Amino acid sequence: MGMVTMLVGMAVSSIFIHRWKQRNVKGPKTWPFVGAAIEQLMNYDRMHDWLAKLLAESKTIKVPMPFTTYTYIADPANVEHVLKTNFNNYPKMWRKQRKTSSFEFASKNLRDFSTIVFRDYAMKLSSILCQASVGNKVIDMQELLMRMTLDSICKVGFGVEIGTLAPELPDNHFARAFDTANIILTLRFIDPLWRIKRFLKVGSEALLDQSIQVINDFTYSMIHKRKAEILEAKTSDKNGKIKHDILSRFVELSENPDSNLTDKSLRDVLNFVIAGRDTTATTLSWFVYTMIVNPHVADKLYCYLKDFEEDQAKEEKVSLASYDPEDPKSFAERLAQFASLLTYDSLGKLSYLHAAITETLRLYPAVPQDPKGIAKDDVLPDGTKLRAGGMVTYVPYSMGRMVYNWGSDAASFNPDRWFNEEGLFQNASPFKFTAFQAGPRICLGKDSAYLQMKMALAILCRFFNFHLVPNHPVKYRMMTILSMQHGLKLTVTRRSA
Ligand code: HEM
Repeated sequence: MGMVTMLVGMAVSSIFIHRWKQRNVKGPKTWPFVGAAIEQLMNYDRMHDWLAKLLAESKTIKVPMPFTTYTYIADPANVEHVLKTNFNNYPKMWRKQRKTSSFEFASKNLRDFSTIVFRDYAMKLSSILCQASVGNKVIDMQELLMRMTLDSICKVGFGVEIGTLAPELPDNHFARAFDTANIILTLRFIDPLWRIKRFLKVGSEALLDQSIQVINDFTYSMIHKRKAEILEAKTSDKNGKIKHDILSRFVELSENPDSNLTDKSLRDVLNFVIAGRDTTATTLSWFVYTMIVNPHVADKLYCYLKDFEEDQAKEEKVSLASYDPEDPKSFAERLAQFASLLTYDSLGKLSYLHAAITETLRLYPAVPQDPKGIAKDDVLPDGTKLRAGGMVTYVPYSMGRMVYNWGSDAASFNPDRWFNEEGLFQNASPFKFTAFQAGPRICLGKDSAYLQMKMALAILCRFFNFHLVPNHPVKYRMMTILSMQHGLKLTVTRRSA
């Protein structure tokens, strides 16, 4: 009995001493053995806001967990150190470093082809919205945007129509596998048993394997199909129509033995391209949401789009047809006329729209936190020591909301903050505005993403008003991408001429 009492006494006092030592420590308070796991679990559903609150108090915080320590950083100087200055010390966690930059995402051919594809699918979406507006039907805008970006990326990436944005909105197992994989990868952060599950191939890790299999099967089948088509075009007399999709270009490159492009490396790059689908659709969803909660910005954007439309029509000597918003046919014709004015060059003139998208990404970055491994012990510019084997995470969601990064109005949605005194759009340092990462591994699809988002939003914000379904909860879901947990349930109305 005495022994037990003594052991309990020792345990209680060691917990007491542990907690006492923490009274001045920045970051979450921890417990012996489990670190901050309990607090992190309790805040799991609102993790990004929990981190933002901690990072507002201190620009760097340590979160000890049972088997490792996470260090979260929000100071641009530290972020620059990790993403650029000592880049090689911070490998990506769950995948090998790959060199994808050999591919020119910005080639003119691909850009022209993408512009047409993005316009076509934005118009398909508009026609679904137009239908919904007639019957005042409730739609899930996030789901429709996910379908639009999936269809577009399959066309641009593989040259195929998968048709998920068809009027009957068919189910797609490939898209579902992608969402499942994303959710499970995020769960690994709070699941200390994931390595064991992976080893035993059970539970969520078994499901992850299945989902990755579905994604890879789809990608490989596309690679083989395209290779066969190219071979057939070469062997038959008639030269096949040149395709401008990314896969065709890669297959062509892979024919050069020096390129070292195997089917597996083709698959890896294409998977990245598909990953760009979720980030783009998520950003578009938050954009529509910010327009609803900031109607003065939506109205200002509408006025810019009307001016743009008139200037552009004059320049191209097009006479704009008048339309009756109550008549869906004349409305659709007028919308198509507006869409035909949207080209790569003309979209470049829409700087307020560009700023509003950038502002959306500041507050709702599609990749809200991005962890890196630590290869060797290191010291950050602010003096924080990092231990090999731990993890360091830059946190775009927190960084975009910090007064020390953006000033006292950091929390307000204000596209005008992106213009300098001459009224020109001014980029922020990529180590402060980190939505696309920065340094050698900066997102390769940034320009393509802006092109698609501007194309879709110019049409949507010129022709529609969005109304949130009363009491619909808009909150993020905890996954690698900042998607909305309950979707974005809306009704739409058509804007007048
Ligand atoms: C709003 C849209 C997008 C956002 C916010 C975004 C953000 C990011 C981020 C944060 C990374 C770094 C991930 C990491 O390695 O830790 C990344 C990488 C990448 N993104 Fe994007 N992305 C977007 C759209 C796209 C699109 C549409 C494409 C393709 C067409 C794309 C292609 C890539 C590629 C290839 C990489 C890997 C670069 C490398 O590792 O060298 N992204 N993106």
